[in-house]
Amino acid sequence: MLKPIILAISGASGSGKSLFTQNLTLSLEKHEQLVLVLQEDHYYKSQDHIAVADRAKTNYDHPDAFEHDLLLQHLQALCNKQSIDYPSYCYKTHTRLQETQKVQAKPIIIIEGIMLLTQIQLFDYFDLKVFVDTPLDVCLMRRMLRDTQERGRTLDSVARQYEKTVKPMYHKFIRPSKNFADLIVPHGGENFIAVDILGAYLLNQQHGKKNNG
Ligand SMILES: Nc1ncnc2c1ncn2[C@@H]1O[C@H](COP(=O)(O)OP(=O)(O)O)[C@@H](O)[C@H]1O
Ligand SMILES: O=c1ccn([C@@H]2O[C@H](COP(=O)(O)O)[C@@H](O)[C@H]2O)c(=O)[nH]1
Repeated sequence: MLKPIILAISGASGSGKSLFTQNLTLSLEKHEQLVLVLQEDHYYKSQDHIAVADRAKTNYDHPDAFEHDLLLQHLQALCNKQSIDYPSYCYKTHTRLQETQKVQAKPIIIIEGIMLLTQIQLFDYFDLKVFVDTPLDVCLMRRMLRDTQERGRTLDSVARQYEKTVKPMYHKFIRPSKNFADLIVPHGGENFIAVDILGAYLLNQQHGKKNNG
């Protein structure tokens, strides 16, 4: 296999990165492309050493909450055709799970997460950097629904965390990182024009790689 094409998708929490990634992957798979999806969230640091009750105090919207060194090693390994032990994260207990998953590279790798475009040391591995740009009030509404339905959170805790860290850290780290994007996708997960355009670009890149050996 040739070196994979790596696409990084960033943007605010609730902007629709995961849904956009899902839709793009489905569209590529319809064209018989093999896609590996990685989530930056799986690289949140382990908090096993912190009491469960205290884990809610962590600032999960700061780059230091992630183990980006491990992510860098994993991207390196995947580009060198080595498998990785992909970590797994639990939002309810706010820590890494014991289990990891052996993962091999595929010709297209999509990685999505809030801090990816703040990590300049990763940029050498990103062939294309995308920022999903959705108004913050829409992100908050989506996050409220998702986190209470899927991530075991109460409305009150989502609202408090939003004021304390999510919103200020968005302005400090995530929004400025938009300047590093090659492409800005408005609205989020269901922007099918952006899905089609990016899908066509990736197919074209793949064909070019194959034809040039
Ligand atoms: N364009 C959209 N229209 C309606 N709901 C959306 C849209 N994009 C995302 N969502 C929903 O909003 C929530 C957050 O989206 P998600 O993709 O998980 O965001 P992110 O990965 O950026 O945090 C999910 O429940 C998702 O289904
Ligand atoms: O234990 C945790 C870990 C993360 N979060 C929040 O998750 C989002 C990032 O994930 P998205 O899928 O992009 O929404 C981040 O804003 C953290 O605040 C958490 O609440 N608890």
